[in-house]
Amino acid sequence: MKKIQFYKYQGTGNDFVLIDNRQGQFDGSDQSLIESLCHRRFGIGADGLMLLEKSEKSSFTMRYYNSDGRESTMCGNGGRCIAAFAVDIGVVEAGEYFSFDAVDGTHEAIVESDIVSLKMVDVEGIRKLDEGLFLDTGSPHFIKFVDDPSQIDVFKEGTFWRNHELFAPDGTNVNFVGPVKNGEVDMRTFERGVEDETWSCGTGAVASAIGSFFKTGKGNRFSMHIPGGELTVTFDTAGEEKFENIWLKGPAKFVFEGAI
Ligand SMILES: N[C@@H](CCC[C@H](N)C(=O)O)C(=O)O
Repeated sequence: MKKIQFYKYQGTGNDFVLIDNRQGQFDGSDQSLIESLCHRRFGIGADGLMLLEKSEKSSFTMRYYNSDGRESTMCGNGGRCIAAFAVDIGVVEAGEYFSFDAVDGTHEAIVESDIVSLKMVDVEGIRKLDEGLFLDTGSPHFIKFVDDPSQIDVFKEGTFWRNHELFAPDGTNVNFVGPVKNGEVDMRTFERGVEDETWSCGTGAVASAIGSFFKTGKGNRFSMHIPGGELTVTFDTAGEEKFENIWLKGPAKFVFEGAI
């Protein structure tokens, strides 16, 4: 059987298998193959897998799969990692803005050493719920404000909200978000499709930063403290519940490569 050349990257501890699929040799519909590549005991181990493919109008296309093997909605950290990968394999240049296509639209990005900034889609339509906020930042996110995220049983409570009828039929990612202190926020995320806590979630960090603004009525730059490090989210407000020019910034790094 022909081997698959892969590259492993991580963005603040959200880790991914990357495959250069510009020749179309990898079958993205093979759910059990993707699940086994992401498996932490039997495979390479990752929260998700991405294919870098050709695009007609941008530098490349990003296709994202969760570790359950299913193609899903936007992954912010994945977008930052695939941008770093695109530089490393010579598809785009470091230090210059470029664009790529993803499931939620076209994204701008820039790679400066191992720091990657990614422009996210505009956000509007925040659902106010008794227990928190629900918004879509490219992927669906429920924000539950808590006093101290470090005290939360993220697996247990995350599983409960991820499968709650409020978010049926697609389910949601779940973020436990602490109070804002000088623009800094602690957060932890349970991810749909990984079905566990991950060390970081980019679309979740964006949702939590916007949620923090929504709750406090101030700030447009937030340092999000997550188990895997720190992400910075900046945005402009455009009307009461509309957010534009949203940027997600933080480290994204190559880990290892191989063939399997
Ligand atoms: N880790 C991601 C989010 C990936 C998508 C999510 N699991 C879903 O299926 O909704 C991020 O960094 O945004």
